[in-house]
Amino acid sequence: MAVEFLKGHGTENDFVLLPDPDGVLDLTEARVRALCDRRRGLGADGVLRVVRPDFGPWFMDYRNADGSIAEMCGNGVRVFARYLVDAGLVPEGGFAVGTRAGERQVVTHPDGSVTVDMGRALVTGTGTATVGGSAFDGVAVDVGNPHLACVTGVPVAELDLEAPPGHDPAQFPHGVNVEFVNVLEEGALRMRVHERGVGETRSCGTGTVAAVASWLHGTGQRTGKATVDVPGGRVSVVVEEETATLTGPAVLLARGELDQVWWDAL
Ligand SMILES: N[C@@H](CCC[C@H](N)C(=O)O)C(=O)O
Repeated sequence: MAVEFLKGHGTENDFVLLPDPDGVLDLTEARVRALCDRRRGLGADGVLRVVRPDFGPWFMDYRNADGSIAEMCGNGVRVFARYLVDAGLVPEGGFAVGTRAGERQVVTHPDGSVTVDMGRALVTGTGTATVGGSAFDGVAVDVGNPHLACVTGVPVAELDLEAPPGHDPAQFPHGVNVEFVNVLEEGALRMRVHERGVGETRSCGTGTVAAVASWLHGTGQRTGKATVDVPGGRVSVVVEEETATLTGPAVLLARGELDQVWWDAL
């Protein structure tokens, strides 16, 4: 059976979508790595498998480019929602998407943007990230997946994020996404990120929520909102006591069929 794919991105955090309503695709780590490879595959930061469970909403089976599984993807869930609407699987407006971090309510907007209720951004402590021998104080934030968000006076553009930033593996036994954040002005942040299982990406939705939560924590505030500029664009985040919302673009740009011989050989 032909394997259909789509390509999409949210603020240039890019994904291969694999519609698999009946959950029959054998999506191995090797296949995810090959799909995401930017030379021998389609190229992407991750894969979103689109599954319809027997009960509950459409489920986003998210995989990182290295084949690992993650709980949640804030940019991915917007692109996933855009796909469901464009494919006529749900009506435009508000609906739930299942993720490994739990159900997430999304609202698709006529201008193509999507708002996601990301759940609570839970500050779990503080930590330190290292880049090139320099230490950066950070705030550990659970957004369904783990983050260490470091607000710093060092311009983020100057950081070399080619190698994974160092972190305390005892604090993050399953790895961590690390954000570096500049405060441009009240309510306006700039961020770069090194994602667990991927490397530096042009954006990370859960990371932007962690960045705003970290900034608020550092200023003694529990709630607030900010725009977050990332290399791939801009998103808006609102942090409330019990939940946080993320709004940003979601783009689908291509669709096709995988070559069966290539797929079968993986
Ligand atoms: N890019 C995503 C986060 C994807 C998962 C992350 N790499 C992890 O392993 O937790 C986002 O937009 O949130």
